[in-house]
Amino acid sequence: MESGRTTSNPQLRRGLCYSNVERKPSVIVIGGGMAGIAAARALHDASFQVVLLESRDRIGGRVHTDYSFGFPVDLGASWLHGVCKENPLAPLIGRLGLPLYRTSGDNSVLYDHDLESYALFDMDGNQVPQELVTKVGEAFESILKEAIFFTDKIREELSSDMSILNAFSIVFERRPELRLEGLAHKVLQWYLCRMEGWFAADAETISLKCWDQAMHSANFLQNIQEELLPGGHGLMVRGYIPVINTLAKGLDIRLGHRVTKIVRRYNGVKVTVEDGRTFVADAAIVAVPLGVLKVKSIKFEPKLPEWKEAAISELGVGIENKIVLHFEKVFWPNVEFLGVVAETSYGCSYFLNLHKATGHSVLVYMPAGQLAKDIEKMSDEAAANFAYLQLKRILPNASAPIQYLVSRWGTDINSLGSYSYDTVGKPHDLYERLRIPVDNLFFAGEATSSNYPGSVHGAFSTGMMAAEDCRMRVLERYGELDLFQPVMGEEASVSVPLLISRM
Ligand SMILES: Cc1cc2nc3c(=O)[nH]c(=O)nc-3n(C[C@H](O)[C@H](O)[C@H](O)COP(=O)(O)OP(=O)(O)OC[C@H]3O[C@@H](n4cnc5c(N)ncnc54)[C@H](O)[C@@H]3O)c2cc1C
Repeated sequence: MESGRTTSNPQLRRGLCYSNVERKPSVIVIGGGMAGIAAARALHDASFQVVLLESRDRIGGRVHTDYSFGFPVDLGASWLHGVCKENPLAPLIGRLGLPLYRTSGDNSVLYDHDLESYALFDMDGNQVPQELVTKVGEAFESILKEAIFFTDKIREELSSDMSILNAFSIVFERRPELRLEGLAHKVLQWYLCRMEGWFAADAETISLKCWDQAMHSANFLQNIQEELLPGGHGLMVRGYIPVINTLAKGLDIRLGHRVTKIVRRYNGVKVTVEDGRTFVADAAIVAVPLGVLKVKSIKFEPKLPEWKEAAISELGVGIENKIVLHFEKVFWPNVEFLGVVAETSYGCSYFLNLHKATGHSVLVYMPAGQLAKDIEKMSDEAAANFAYLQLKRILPNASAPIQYLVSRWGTDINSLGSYSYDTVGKPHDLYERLRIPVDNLFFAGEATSSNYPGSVHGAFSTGMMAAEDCRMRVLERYGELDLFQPVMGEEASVSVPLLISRM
């Protein structure tokens, strides 16, 4: 499918003629994250000629398992959200025998860890009494309930959406008794900080509307516009990358191929990469992150329709990072999460204790939103030191880390953000608009998933969906709809129980 350096249209036609003679439909997949790899796998298994172009020198995208400590550590995704057989990734994870460590049996997006697994401290290193942690957790739920209760009224009055932060202020004005003071206020800010981590964005930019039907749901604290699968949240103990590597086996993947231009004509596509080489095929699947589409570093010819461009610009993309600290030995309490409470959510922080799940003496500091942006301006060393200083506040005798890793999902030109979220005043159907194909261009990736945005299983589902849409469209032209074989093969559809533990 590589067509040489020429960019003229006859070349494009020649490439397509070739594949017609061979009667092998062809597709170019752009982006080798979960969505792109899933799409490429499905179409390869359906006898398509598939080339996957990936800008980085590795596959996986926002799934990035690092082995430099001598054991796997995920710098991107690490949880399977929805540890259940309905999760589209469950058959594969089960088949690979990959163990999961369940951090919460609750489906709530607020509590991907059970409350009793937290140890929170104030800035002076005093541990917050556990009863207060639980009490404020319940108060946080009540405030959200109130916010949701007022939503309809607020809408009547203001006829618009508002941010979570704005809704909180309104609730406090109307129900002053829900206001918290002193340490309880700081713990509340910590819960807000955790919520901001879930959306990778600050509370003043997160839409209240995405919670508004929650009152009518069985589990009211779930974000109802997304579909939260049952089974709680499970950490991938051996890292996420084995899932990607399994799907990628045998595919034609070209690393270091940054796509800069996509030309579409009625009978095919021509894709140009940074060094000028071009590739032609019947169709393309665009599976690059929303952040990359936003900066328009890929030129589309003809331009994408206005509704698609609007969806790209209006959907939010947030930042969450990981600063992984490896210590000689464990000196912290035996809990899953260590937290620092503060006056504002910006000042709060938390560490995931990987020792519980993996046995390695590792803490993962996870800043989100503005804090994550600010930390990305620092060098790796300064960022690691910043995280270490937070730890020293709560555990003054903390020893210095022996190794560290720092992610930069916000400024990395291959991602330009961590994952998508609903911003204030924008409709949830932006995800669907982002997914809808344009001629022979198909779109996949977490930000095209209406049901499971911002997740690995969401990215996987959209990859499969784009592959199926593409297959139907291309084969319509070839008149061979029966060419298709089941996407994952029989093996993967066999249900293997997930290996779940909690220590
Ligand atoms: C810190 C962090 C924590 C997370 N935690 C979780 C979690 O615990 N559980 C969960 O389910 N999800 C989590 N997520 C979200 C999850 O990682 C993503 O939703 C998912 O991996 C996105 O997959 P994707 O295929 O849509 O995009 P990506 O994985 O970003 O893949 C896109 C690919 O396109 C490539 N690319 C970019 N530009 C070009 C170009 N011009 N030409 C060619 N290739 C290009 C990129 O290099 C990349 O490989 C987390 C994300 C982050 C950042």
